[in-house]
Amino acid sequence: MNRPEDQVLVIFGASGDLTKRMLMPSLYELHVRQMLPERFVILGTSRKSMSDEEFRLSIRLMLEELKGEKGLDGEEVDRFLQKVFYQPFDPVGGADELGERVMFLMEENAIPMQVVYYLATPPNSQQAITKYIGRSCLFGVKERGGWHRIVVEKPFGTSLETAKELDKSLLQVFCEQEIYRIDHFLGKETVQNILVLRFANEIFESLWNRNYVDYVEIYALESLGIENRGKYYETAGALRDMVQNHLMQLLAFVAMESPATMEPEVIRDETVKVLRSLRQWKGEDIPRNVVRAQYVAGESKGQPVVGYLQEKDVAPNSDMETYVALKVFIDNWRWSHVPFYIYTGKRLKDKRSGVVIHFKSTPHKLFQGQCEGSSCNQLIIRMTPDEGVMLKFGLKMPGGGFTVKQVGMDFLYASLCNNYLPGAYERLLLDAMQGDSMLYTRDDALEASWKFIDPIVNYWREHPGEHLRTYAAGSEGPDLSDVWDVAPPVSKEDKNVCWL
Ligand SMILES: NC(=O)C1=CN([C@@H]2O[C@H](COP(=O)(O)OP(=O)(O)OC[C@H]3O[C@@H](n4cnc5c(N)ncnc54)[C@H](OP(=O)(O)O)[C@@H]3O)[C@@H](O)[C@H]2O)C=CC1
Ligand SMILES: O=C1O[C@H](COP(=O)(O)O)[C@@H](O)[C@H](O)[C@H]1O
Repeated sequence: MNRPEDQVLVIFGASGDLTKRMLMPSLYELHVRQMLPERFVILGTSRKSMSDEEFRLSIRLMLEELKGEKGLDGEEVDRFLQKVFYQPFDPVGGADELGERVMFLMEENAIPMQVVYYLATPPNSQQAITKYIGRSCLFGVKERGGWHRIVVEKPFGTSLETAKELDKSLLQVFCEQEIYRIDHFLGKETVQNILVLRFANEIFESLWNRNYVDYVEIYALESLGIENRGKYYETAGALRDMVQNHLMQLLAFVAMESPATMEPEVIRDETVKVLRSLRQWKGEDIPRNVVRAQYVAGESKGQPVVGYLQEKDVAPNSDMETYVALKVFIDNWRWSHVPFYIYTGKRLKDKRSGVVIHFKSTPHKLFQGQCEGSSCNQLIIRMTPDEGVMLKFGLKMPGGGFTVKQVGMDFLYASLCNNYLPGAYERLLLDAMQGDSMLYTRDDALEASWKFIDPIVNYWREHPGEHLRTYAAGSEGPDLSDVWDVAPPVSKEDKNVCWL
């Protein structure tokens, strides 16, 4: 793959958690793999006062913490840090020092006017920063034959209305093609592989429809709690933190029609069609098809942990959901009447995420014990842990008679011995630097997704605390047996089992 063109990457929110834990380590990996532009500058900025050297030291320490001092090549880190600079700056009321520094670094490093702005800052600062960029950083970039792009971190609003407001302010400075709304789930190798699994293999794609699929499960379960993000989580909850963005995009990859080409806009057109076909739940459909729950005190990894209401920055009577399960229908030709079940939650037993396609049972059951009353066939796309793909089918138990048991063929990414599996942010940063927006969310997808989410949030707001279930921290989640027949995914080891 070619390196991106020479450019400057300006990171707003450079003193924050995302920059330290995700962006800088990913940029370092890209540097080690020689995937960064030949001439390249990373300029970090936030309101915090820091020198270039202090910023570099904070990154060095973070890399050491993540990789262990021994896992790092000190000289390589030095070479990487030579590309890194820092400029303290307040977008509200600051003078032009940031814009001037960008210009200076470009000239000093003979980099043309090619800039990616990355907004790793809280949502309430995004409009001010965008305005500042429009006012001070653009320097007639187009007239000089250059380009600029902006990468925006989630959350993209808290409702359709606020998402549109954010878009409006971005569109005053950038055009849609220059706006990259990041969804790190799409940067995951397993998620991208859904497209290849489906569209490079006739054996799967020809069965991928209402005639053969009974139902689909999509899940992202976490053992972590809300950490120190109480303030943010109180405005989001599981539905807006995970479903509105990551799981909707994942659903779209699972359900979309085959694209005519792999052009970014063609793929994005197909994902939008899925989101527009979602049956929108309204009124009393909502409690029947969307379950919300909150964790109470329990155990995580053998240690006692508090319930959500006792977490820092959480209102003592909050009814914010930390778990949500949805039954969703895609009203189109391919998926008519096929339920898609979506599950996500915090403080569950394990961290597990993936997609399971449950195929229909055979029309006639010939054999004894045939997969214990359900279909023998599932295709499991595992994102975490043990990234891989497993196909399950029925097989005869050795010996007399014809008793059927379910077995599985498993592919593990770990078995690709010589292939490096890039982290999600590595892939997405590289794509933004190269101007490839395929794995970024377009405005119409965002709008379609909010149109599905908004009525649910509004219903909950109008019915405070109603139908809110609880589950113990460290458990499998709330009991859903009274809502639908399908059992939610539970933690069981599917890998390396003794099948028969
Ligand atoms: N951390 C994570 O794992 C993830 C984070 N995100 C998103 O990324 C964004 C940043 O998150 P995170 O790094 O965790 O947050 P932090 O609170 O750790 O960092 C926020 C950063 O933004 C800067 N900042 C805050 N307010 C302003 C302002 N008004 N103007 C300019 N800079 C400002 C802060 O520095 P200073 O106060 O000095 O200006 C700091 O550098 C959020 O939108 C979050 O939702 C998304 C996915 C995962
Ligand atoms: O965006 C978010 O994602 C993480 C889960 O991401 P993963 O890659 O670790 O599966 C989630 O913990 C967080 O609440 C959410 O904001």
